[in-house]
Amino acid sequence: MVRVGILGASGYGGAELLRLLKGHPGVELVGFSSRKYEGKALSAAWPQLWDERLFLPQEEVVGRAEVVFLALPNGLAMGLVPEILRAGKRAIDLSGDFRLPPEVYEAWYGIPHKSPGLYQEAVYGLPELHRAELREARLVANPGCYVTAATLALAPLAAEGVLKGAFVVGLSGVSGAGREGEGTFFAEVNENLKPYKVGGTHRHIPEMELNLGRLLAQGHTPRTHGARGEVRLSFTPHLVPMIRGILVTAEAEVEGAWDQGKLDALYRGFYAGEPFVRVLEDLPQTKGTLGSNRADLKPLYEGRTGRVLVFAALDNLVKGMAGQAVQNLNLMLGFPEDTALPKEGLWP
Ligand SMILES: NC(=O)C1=CN([C@@H]2O[C@H](COP(=O)(O)OP(=O)(O)OC[C@H]3O[C@@H](n4cnc5c(N)ncnc54)[C@H](OP(=O)(O)O)[C@@H]3O)[C@@H](O)[C@H]2O)C=CC1
Ligand SMILES: CC(=O)N[C@@H](CCC(=O)OP(=O)(O)O)C(=O)O
Repeated sequence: MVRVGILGASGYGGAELLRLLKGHPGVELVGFSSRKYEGKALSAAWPQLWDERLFLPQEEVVGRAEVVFLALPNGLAMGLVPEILRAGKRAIDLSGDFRLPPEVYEAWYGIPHKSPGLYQEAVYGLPELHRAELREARLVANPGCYVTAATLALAPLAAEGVLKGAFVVGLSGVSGAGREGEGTFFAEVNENLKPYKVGGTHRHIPEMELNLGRLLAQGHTPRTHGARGEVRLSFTPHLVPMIRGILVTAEAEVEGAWDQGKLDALYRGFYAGEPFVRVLEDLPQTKGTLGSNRADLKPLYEGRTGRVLVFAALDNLVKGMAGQAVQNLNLMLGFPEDTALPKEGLWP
């Protein structure tokens, strides 16, 4: 059994990690932290759990664990990971701290980086692209929900070398903003739809461009720190009145002559054998992925404009976050990749 700890276990990511890891046959959960709930039972923070074990201080969780999940706001993991790694442990960070080159991170997140040297150590945690590297990783930079959806949607076109650019529209449920999410009061979100962080300002843009740029330069299985090409994306996120789920529609500008058959063959070939990516005949919908670790995709050739549309749906807290982190843990520890991860979800 591998001893696993969770920092930030009173947040939405923490809750989803608890749900998944409690069912993992190779994992012993040895500690969970929260400032607010320290010394209180898990069930005090989480009414859905029947578990009276106590939240512990961060240091104690780290001390007990061999692998530490960090489900904390941006800017905290960078101060904790150096000590975790020095102690010979492995870390999976759910925040943005190690996903981007430090100078790019500082420019887009507005947070000075405390451990810039560790970026070179971090492996980007998208298993569909970085599986081999993840098996050896000590530090994983786990991608978030929008970026996972957009990258999976456009990766086959980028790896084929035909992606010139894309307009990406994202729709997210409110749990994407975390348990204390700003602007997610029921009275202001219900029966309402709103765009936010528009006009090229959302911090996920450089991460999407980096991922697709790596694929352009390196093809199907890029190295995190290998060569990258240039792709320009427009990204427009919206908040929608639902709890979970992300739907991304990417309108791609592509080189060459395409038709539906060629597009289907590209996507089916690229994702052949992937345990958690399904290329559909029909259009994906968020509810079809609810609670599962799946991303559902549909590429569509639009003959009138010569554009390629790709629709992607996933559960932001599972494939867009905690499920992906468990998938990475499985790779790092040599467990079957789908251990403790649901391929199917909840309906209705
Ligand atoms: N929600 C989503 O869909 C996704 C989120 N992410 C990323 O994952 C990370 C966690 O997100 P999420 O679970 O939604 O966030 P939440 O706000 O729901 O949870 C944050 C957790 O961090 C703890 N925390 C907050 N501030 C501090 C602090 N200063 N020191 C120590 N602990 C602190 C909180 O507990 P307490 O206050 O009790 O200490 C809580 O346990 C974030 O970096 C987020 O960007 C990534 C993908 C998707
Ligand atoms: C609805 C909402 O606010 N969503 C968040 C996305 C959360 C996420 O993907 O987290 P990471 O930033 O860790 O990737 C946002 O737009 O910033």
